Amino acid sequence: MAGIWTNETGVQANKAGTSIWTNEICLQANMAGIWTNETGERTNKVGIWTNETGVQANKAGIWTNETCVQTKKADYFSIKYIKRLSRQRNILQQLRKKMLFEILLGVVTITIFMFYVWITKENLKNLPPGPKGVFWFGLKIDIPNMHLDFTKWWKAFGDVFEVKILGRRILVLNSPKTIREAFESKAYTTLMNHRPPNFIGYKICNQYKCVLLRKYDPTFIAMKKEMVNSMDTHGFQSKHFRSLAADMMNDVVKDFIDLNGRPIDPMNVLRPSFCKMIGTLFAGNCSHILQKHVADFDSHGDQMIKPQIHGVYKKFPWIRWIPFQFYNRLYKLVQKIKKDLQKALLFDLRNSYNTSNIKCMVHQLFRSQDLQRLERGKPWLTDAHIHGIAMDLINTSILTTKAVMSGFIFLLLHFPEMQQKIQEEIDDVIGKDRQPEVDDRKKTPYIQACIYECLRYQSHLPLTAPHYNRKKVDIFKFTIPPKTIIFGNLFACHHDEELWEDPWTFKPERYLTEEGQLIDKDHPNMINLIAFGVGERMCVGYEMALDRMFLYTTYILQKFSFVVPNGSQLKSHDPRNMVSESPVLLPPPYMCRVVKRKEMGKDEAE
Ligand code: HEM
Repeated sequence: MAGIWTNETGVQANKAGTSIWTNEICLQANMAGIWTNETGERTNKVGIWTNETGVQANKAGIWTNETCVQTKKADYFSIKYIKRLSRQRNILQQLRKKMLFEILLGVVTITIFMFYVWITKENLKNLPPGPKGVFWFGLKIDIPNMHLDFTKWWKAFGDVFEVKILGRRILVLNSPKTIREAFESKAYTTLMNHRPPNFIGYKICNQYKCVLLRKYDPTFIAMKKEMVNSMDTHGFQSKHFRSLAADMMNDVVKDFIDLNGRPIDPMNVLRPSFCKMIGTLFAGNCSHILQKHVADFDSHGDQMIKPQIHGVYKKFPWIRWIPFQFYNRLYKLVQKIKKDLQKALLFDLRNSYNTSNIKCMVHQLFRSQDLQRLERGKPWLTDAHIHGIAMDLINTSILTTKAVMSGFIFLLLHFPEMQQKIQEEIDDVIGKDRQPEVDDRKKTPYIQACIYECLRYQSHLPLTAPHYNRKKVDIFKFTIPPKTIIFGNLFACHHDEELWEDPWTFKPERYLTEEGQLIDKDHPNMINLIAFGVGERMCVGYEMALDRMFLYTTYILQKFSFVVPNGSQLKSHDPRNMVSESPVLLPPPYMCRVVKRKEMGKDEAE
């Protein structure tokens, strides 16, 4: 039957010699060399195959799908398959387009970045050495203790190094020589003494109407001059202020008598006194309400100024408006206390201002305003500037005095022999009954030496406030790109083995001559002690801080001794173990007893 074929259902397909035959339901097809079974699942013949579902067949010329719609060409496909393929092809095309877009975007970004690198390349050449972190981002460090990391890197990279922290370029100067060169020398005064833009200066101090946080410009210079003049005139140089200070010291003595030797944190007694003293400096006397506003501004302002909190306000200033969270509450609180202060210091004192009887800083500043009005019609020193000066002084004076006094008492507890020598000097120079005065400072070299050594050893402000260069600066054979934050690492300066003999030992004698006198101010130990900073940004309160430390120490130690409570143990006094309450370092928390000196022998016998 060559050439004639039928399937089982008798639907015939025949053709002689031509190639393909199928029945209607397509079950079979026969032809020489081409076969399917009844269910249309297979064909067998050399070179011609379909799979069970009939979707595929591979061999030149023969293709079938499940419904056995036949194709007869290598590139013929079943309809479903073609549809599926075309769907896939669409997806593929879309993917291809997307990929193309992404590649283009990548190329554009890289080009822009390369362009940026190219135009800033000038500034990035010749940078100081320093630790490298992740590209652009730099390193992440423990911000409150950054002085410890800086001191570690100083050993590895030298006196001048730079580091990127959270994307900010930071230059760290680690020796008195480099700090003096950058902050004090004429060549760099106008370049390296700015402050970086900051949230508190802008939002709290009425757009930088302050000294501490303002850039270095003519208004800064004029404001700082007004601040220093009015502080000098109405601080410890004024008889009025000295007699009020003596009253405050006597109040402290009374408080210690009332405590009757019970264990306390001495700051519970001293801090209110620090607040009262600064309120008195501003207003000539300090009402309870002013003392409260000063204390509130100090504690909440101190929170806001912590680099880790201030950093958040600076990066995300809008965070202050998101309700029911810390940054919103703190911002609102500080703004409220700022208004309270404004009322107490500016509005109320304006009413008592009398040009013929000026007895406080704020009245003196009002008078400067009047003089400027006479000279030029409109004073540059507005009430907002006076408000800013007051906020500066609260923030800078109380926190630092708290750190140095609590650090000093901590050392007195550790070194009872030093305490005893101080008491002997008080007895010799001042006596047991006369009230100490700031003029006694010059006559008590051992007490001075102890205070200086405390400032060096504990380095309560381990870093200067941040400085900033607005323009590119060439210094120390390096190029410092603009907008770099610059810190003086005072902690490193004060513990450098090349500058100090046994820097990790507390040794007041290093400031004394063999005859027991204070060394000259051009002695290397005095030159290398830079606890108050140097140059145009130097602390305005350093004389007042030293006077205050002297008065609190002598008033208290004339009558009392500090004793470690029975059963309690003091933590190590190693400066590397100080607790960071940034920006200051405090001793680890401790309690002490303040015992009357005449009862000391009795007390020890107990
Ligand atoms: C022992 C206590 C104190 C220490 C160790 C100390 C230290 C410092 C340091 C290191 C600076 C930064 C210098 C710089 O950025 O280069 C500074 C700035 C400042 N200090 Fe003090 N300070 C103390 C007490 C005081 C007191 C009692 C006052 C005010 C009554 C005060 C007012 C200021 C002000 C206003 C500035 C900013 C100066 C500026 O930006 O130009 N400080 N202080």
